[in-house]
Amino acid sequence: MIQLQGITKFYAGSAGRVEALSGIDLKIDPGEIFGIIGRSGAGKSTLIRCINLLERPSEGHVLVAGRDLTVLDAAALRAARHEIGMIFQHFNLLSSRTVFDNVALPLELIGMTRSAIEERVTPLLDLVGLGDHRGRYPAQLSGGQKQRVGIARALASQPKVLLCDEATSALDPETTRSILALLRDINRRLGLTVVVITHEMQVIKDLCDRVAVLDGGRIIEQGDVFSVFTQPQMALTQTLIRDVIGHETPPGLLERLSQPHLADGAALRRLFFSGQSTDAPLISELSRRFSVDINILHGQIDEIRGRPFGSLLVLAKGEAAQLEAAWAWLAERDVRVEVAHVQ
Ligand SMILES: Nc1ncnc2c1ncn2[C@@H]1O[C@H](COP(=O)(O)OP(=O)(O)OP(=O)(O)O)[C@@H](O)[C@H]1O
Repeated sequence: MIQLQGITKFYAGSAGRVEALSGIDLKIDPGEIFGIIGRSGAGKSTLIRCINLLERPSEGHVLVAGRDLTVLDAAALRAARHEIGMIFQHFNLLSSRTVFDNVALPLELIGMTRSAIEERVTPLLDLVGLGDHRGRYPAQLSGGQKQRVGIARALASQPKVLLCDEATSALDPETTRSILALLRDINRRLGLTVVVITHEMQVIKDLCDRVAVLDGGRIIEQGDVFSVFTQPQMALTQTLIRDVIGHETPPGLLERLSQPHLADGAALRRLFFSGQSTDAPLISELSRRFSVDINILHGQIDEIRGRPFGSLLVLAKGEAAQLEAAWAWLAERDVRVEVAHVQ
């Protein structure tokens, strides 16, 4: 549905030229929810704005539904943009217009009749749960309700693609969850391709099918969300994931572990479970089989779209050969074993 080919973007900065994006190649399939994550300044906003040419790439091509947007003239580009809806962090609603009239605006601009607009907008307001709020003004709405108006407005021109620019960053966690659930629902019902940029791995985990990690204007890692969460390759990805799934060792525990007597003669390991391995009583079996004592210090089991995964930090005591055999036995059962270090 979307193909980015060799996208590079330069800005003229006060200290010279800034290369915000460097040779981005990306393919996003029809109907999927694709997340792009990165730290501040990674180039996320620039990248998503290049998809509908709100920013024109300095080099490269943007294909949406098979059409190269970079070669279109102004009128053809305006028409092509009707196939690409967008929602924003700060909603971008017109304060002088009601909920209904905000959603109707893009349709008024293309000259649709009032009755056709009424027919299009009413079910959209129902879809986003604002059927009863059509006459209200933005100032009378909560943040979550404003974003629902933004979503309905983005869907008004019946796009094939929905771009979400930090759409939940201004919302509290509960409202974020409800907006993410709405986006998933819309994706399923309408078969819409959704592209999300965010700095929050939680949003990727709760919403996306696939993810790309952007750093310094380049994609450093991409894959389906479950694989990236369970087998992150790059240090930045590992850091971003740690923030979400609690692999970070609590400070109090770190301090206790740094006292020599506790970890003395014991092996500190982090065990990563995914899929089948989370349902099996592996730790108790390992303890019996290899005469190893396992002290579980910290851990968490979570799930992505119903598929469980997680990690445990354990302190294991036993004979060296038995311990080695125990780690190998776990690895055969799809448990990744890493030596854990206490700083
Ligand atoms: N209009 C501009 N003029 C000059 N430099 C810009 C402009 N817009 C962005 N940049 C620079 O390009 C780089 C990427 O910026 P961008 O806003 O795309 O990153 P981001 O990942 O979205 O960051 P954030 O999460 O903080 O919004 C940064 O170094 C930024 O300073």
